[in-house]
Amino acid sequence: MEASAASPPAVAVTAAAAAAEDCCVKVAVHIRPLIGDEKVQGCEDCVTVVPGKPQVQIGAHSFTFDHVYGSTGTPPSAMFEECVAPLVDGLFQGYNATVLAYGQTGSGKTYTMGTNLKDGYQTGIIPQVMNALFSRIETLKHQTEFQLQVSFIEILKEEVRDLLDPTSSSKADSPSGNTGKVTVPGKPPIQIRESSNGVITLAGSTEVSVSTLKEMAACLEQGSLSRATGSTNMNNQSSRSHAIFTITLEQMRKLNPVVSGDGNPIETMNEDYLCAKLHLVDLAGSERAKRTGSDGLRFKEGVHINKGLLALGNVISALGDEKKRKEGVHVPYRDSKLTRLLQV
Ligand SMILES: Nc1ncnc2c1ncn2[C@@H]1O[C@H](COP(=O)(O)OP(=O)(O)OP(=O)(O)O)[C@@H](O)[C@H]1O
Repeated sequence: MEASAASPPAVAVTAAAAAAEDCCVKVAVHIRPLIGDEKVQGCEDCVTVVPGKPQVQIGAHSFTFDHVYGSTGTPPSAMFEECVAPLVDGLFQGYNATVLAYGQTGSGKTYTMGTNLKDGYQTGIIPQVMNALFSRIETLKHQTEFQLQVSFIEILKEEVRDLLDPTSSSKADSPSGNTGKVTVPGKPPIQIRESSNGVITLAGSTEVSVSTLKEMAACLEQGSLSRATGSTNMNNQSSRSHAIFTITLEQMRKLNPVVSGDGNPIETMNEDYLCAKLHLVDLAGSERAKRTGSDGLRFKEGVHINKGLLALGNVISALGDEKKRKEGVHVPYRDSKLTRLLQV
């Protein structure tokens, strides 16, 4: 959703899960408070939360969501438990899921996802996912063997970049006017491949095996620092790319262990293997060139960003319409790198 320039913009967190829920796409809005510059400029809140309803009002228009957080809505601290924790549970049952932060530039997507190490870091969604994941693993580790892999990539102007590539370096300012990752010359570009069983893989991107919370947090930190940012009129540290932090959880569950007289397992009769992915996506801001004051390179970036977001919108519409899904309607995953990658 979009709000007017002088308003506290909103972030929609969309979760798409294959879990057997009533609906496979849910949308929550996170309203942020006015920040420094906006207060100085005398901006005023123009988003009102309708009491007792997951509904917001902007002027004469009303918008209804699955949840509304922030402002006079539900406290943002409830967002993780209500929207994301069930997806982490689903991961342990082998369900893939995606959490997307969508909104206009400066609306608080990076803050909400926790990919900004400066502020939202502890309360952001990704750090909370990591905490929940490892505390669950801790309770299950006696009966299940776990393997965790992390990848962190960004899509900038339809090009996939590896944010965890140990051979590339972060540079303060690139010729494109972005801060971000500088890839080693001659390195083949990352390619999206689909295996014969429909699994999407990224050829050439780094997958880091992690076994502790600290190791996973280090990946998030390293990738966040490498992300391409640039300044726009609406956010002086605007993320110019879609960033996708992917956690792959593999589990080998030991079933029916044969137990000896003293209670120790002596033989495993059967093993149950599960593998699932959770994509946590901080999308580039949807924007209008006029408002962001973008021209030249920034404008071209904006065109790519908006094209990717349009393709994503079309995929979500196709998936969110239960009737169409049952009729087997075509889901246009191939229209952009972003949707292709999130196909799972
Ligand atoms: N809930 C919040 N509470 C307080 N400050 C916030 C909140 N959400 C965002 N902010 C602040 O608002 C500013 C813009 O937020 P952020 O960079 O997360 O926006 P964004 O939507 O990711 O923007 P872009 O698309 O341009 O990257 C930052 O200074 C951030 O600290």
